Amino acid sequence: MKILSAPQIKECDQTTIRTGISSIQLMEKAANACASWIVNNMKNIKKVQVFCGKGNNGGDGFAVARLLYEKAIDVEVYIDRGKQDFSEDAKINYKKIRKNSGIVFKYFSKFLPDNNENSLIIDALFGYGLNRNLSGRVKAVVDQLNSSRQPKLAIDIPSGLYADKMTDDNSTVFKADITLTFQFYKRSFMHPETGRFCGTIELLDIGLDQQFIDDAKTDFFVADRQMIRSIYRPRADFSNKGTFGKSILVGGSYGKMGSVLMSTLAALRTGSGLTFTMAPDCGYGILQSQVPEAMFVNSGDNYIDKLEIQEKSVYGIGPGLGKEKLTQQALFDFLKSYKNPVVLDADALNILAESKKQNLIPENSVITPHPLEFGRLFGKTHDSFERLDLAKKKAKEHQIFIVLKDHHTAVVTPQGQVFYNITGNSGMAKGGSGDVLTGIITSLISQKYEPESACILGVWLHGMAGDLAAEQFSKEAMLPTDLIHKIADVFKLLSK
Ligand SMILES: NC(=O)C1=CN([C@@H]2O[C@H](COP(=O)(O)OP(=O)(O)OC[C@H]3O[C@@H](n4cnc5c(N)ncnc54)[C@H](OP(=O)(O)O)[C@@H]3O)[C@@H](O)[C@H]2O)[C@@H](O)CC1
Ligand SMILES: Nc1ncnc2c1ncn2[C@@H]1O[C@H](COP(=O)(O)OP(=O)(O)O)[C@@H](O)[C@H]1O
Ligand SMILES: [K+]
Repeated sequence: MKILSAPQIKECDQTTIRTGISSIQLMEKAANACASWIVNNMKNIKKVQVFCGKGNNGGDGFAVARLLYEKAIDVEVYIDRGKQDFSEDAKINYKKIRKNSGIVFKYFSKFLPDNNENSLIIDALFGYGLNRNLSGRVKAVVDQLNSSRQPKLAIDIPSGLYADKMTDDNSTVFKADITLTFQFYKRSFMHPETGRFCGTIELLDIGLDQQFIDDAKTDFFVADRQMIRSIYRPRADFSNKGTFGKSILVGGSYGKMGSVLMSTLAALRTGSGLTFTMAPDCGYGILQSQVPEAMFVNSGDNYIDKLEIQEKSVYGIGPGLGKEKLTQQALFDFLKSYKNPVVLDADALNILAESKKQNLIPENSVITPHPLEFGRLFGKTHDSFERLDLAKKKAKEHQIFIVLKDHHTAVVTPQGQVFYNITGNSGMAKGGSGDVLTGIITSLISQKYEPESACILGVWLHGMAGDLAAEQFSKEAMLPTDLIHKIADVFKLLSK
């Protein structure tokens, strides 16, 4: 699914209006979608306090307030004191709602929190039209709303958040529990500094012009089910183990055999035809007893000191590797003579960063850094938007795929496209989760998925396995090894 910028969404709204529906009808459709969602999904809500701005987001707010009032919910509407220079459609909806004697109207300064869980705060102050930080009376009221214990819902975008860029440090933003957003995810929903204001995001289809959406140019996408289904290839019946490639997971050192073990298991569970583990001898017994399906290649005593090249294989290198001098040399020697795409993670990336040998990464390879590893490799950045810009530049410069791991992991391609992932949860924030991802992506590439597809599908699979694991064990108790077991259920879901 495409992510459009605020100006593109505005253009899309206008194109939709030119091709049939009037702007006030479109606003009514948007408001109807919000009101129905609230009535169907928040059955305990008896009262709403709706905060309306002067633009079309405020117009949505007036219309939602009216529609909820018609559904027998108590409604209070809050507006700013002073000149009421509403947008045209906001004015129409303001006038309509003013006719309703049962609806209480107040200025922001008169707001008193109910602190009652049956009373919902609705933020319809600003949407994609925000063009400066909140200040004055509106900032004061949003600060007050944020400290209330009532449930909070934002229409389209939490007010104070820009659709496509960072907010300034310490600026005020409405902190929503739920954001009902129209038609498109916004980039700011995907980044940690800004996305934390959105709560749960619900996408409401308001029927914007499909031709415009199809033609719109963007570098940013959300990997949704439809995209994943178009990438996934069911396993062929007429096949043998050779059909599904050879994965070689390289890593492990004394005390850190668990990581390469998990990568190996994940590669197997993702469908790799033949799976090898290259690890030091101290891991031999552990690996052979824990993963009998994998073959062991002895690559040192307590750490890796040589890296054998095997043809027609896909290497996933890094988990638990360590940074011994001889390990470093083994990695350099390998990368100097191996020119096929590899998957590099963890200490393999740290070694390249510390020795400034990023140029050794073969073209079309995949690297899977978390933000710290990315910083070590390519330099520090001020925030995650800057980090993503730098990742786009580096992916192009080195012709590699960068899987920038985070709550919403971003797959960045050498062409500068960005695919945000929306599966996964904080139960995965535990040492070992990344090792599982390395195994999954290596396995998919060995099964002849193009690196881009392997990254997008792999990150989605990994997050989905995490969501299923959280459902069964809780975010607190789930383990990275549970992710590996849940891969099975994710494939079952995909093949339905
Ligand atoms: N047909 C459609 O288009 C549809 C649109 N829809 C809805 O419209 C929303 C976009 O509406 P919008 O373009 O009117 O902008 P909106 O976010 O309401 O801001 C309004 C104005 O506020 C001002 N302002 C900005 N920042 C400020 C600040 N910090 N403090 C104070 N004032 C500030 C600024 O005006 P200025 O003061 O700069 O003149 C700005 O123009 C969209 O998110 C969705 O909810 C849906 O109904 C579907 C159909
Ligand atoms: N809060 C979170 N929400 C979603 N996914 C997360 C979260 N925290 C971690 N993850 C995922 O778990 C993995 C952690 O990888 P990494 O930081 O390399 O840890 P490891 O030490 O296991 O290698 C990444 O794929 C990341 O996207
Ligand atoms: K809003």
